[in-house]
Amino acid sequence: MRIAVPNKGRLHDPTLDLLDRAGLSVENVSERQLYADTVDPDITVLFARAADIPEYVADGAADLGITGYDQHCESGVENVSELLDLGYGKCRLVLAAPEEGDITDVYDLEGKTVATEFPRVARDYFADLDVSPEIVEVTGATELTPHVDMADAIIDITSTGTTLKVNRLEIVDEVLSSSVRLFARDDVRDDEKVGQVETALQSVLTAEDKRYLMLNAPRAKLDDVEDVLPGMGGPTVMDIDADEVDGEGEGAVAVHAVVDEREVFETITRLKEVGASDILVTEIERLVE
Ligand SMILES: Nc1ncnc2c1ncn2[C@@H]1O[C@H](COP(=O)(O)OP(=O)(O)OP(=O)(O)O)[C@@H](O)[C@H]1O
Ligand SMILES: O=P(O)(O)OC[C@H]1O[C@H](OP(=O)(O)OP(=O)(O)O)[C@H](O)[C@@H]1O
Ligand SMILES: [Mg+2]
Repeated sequence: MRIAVPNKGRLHDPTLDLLDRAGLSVENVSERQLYADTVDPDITVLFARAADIPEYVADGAADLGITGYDQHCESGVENVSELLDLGYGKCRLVLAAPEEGDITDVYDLEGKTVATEFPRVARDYFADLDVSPEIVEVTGATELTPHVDMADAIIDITSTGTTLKVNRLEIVDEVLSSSVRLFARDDVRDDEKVGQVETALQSVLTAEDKRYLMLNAPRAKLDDVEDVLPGMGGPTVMDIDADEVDGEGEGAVAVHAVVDEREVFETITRLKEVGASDILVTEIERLVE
């Protein structure tokens, strides 16, 4: 099975890092390489431009693809579906025009010119609104075009907004919001290997906002501790031989549980209140539910 991943650009490193964390490390990657093996002999990684990945998957050059939702929309492929939102590469495709210019809403663009690297998305967007500007396709530096009389407005990617600002452009409307997704061709959607890759990637995402919590408590306080830790399937409880934890001669327990990252602070406060000690919080690499 082949997974197409971005060969360069801002999505390359985080994608290889995610595969690594999912237990699918890509081996011996060097620049300009087209293929690489992974630790799984049945899975090969294919390096392609982010924009070409949907097409690679649709045509069967790869079975799975990892790229931006914006690129999926622009490709127009119909036999490829999204399996997972991988959460990084968050950005927006926006309609933007020169600050203090005449274009203040999308309807001002009737009969005008819009430059973009996303002509299909742009055409669909304007068609929905029944506005028909001329679309000029460029392959980069889109923000320059309004300043050299090539276009009245642009549709381009923004995340921090810095590039628009530097080029004295302001957002007129949002066209779509994007992040990196895992895509599969529909005819392999139900393959066992595809399911395994999906589970492995999902396990990293699930683990990202969870923490593993370990603590000791007097056995007499176990009920109170368990009330604080409803957790996933309840906490794991082990007898320990620790006199210093046991204040009441009933022995002590070690308790392990998975908690939401957002709840760690409050949970620790409450655990201390009910008599827990030696509380340890660690990150989780993967969590298969
Ligand atoms: N500023 C940004 N913030 C967040 N995500 C972004 C940003 N710019 C691009 N992306 C996401 O990354 C994808 C690829 O963009 P990137 O700039 O890495 O490659 P590219 O310019 O298309 O590739 P190439 O260098 O091969 O021309 C975009 O389609 C989008 O999903
Ligand atoms: O809102 P911002 O944080 O400023 O990001 C927006 C910029 O990021 C992307 O370019 P990128 O940096 O990928 O360069 P590229 O044109 O070489 O692809 C995009 O094409 C914008 O120009
Ligand atoms: Mg770019």
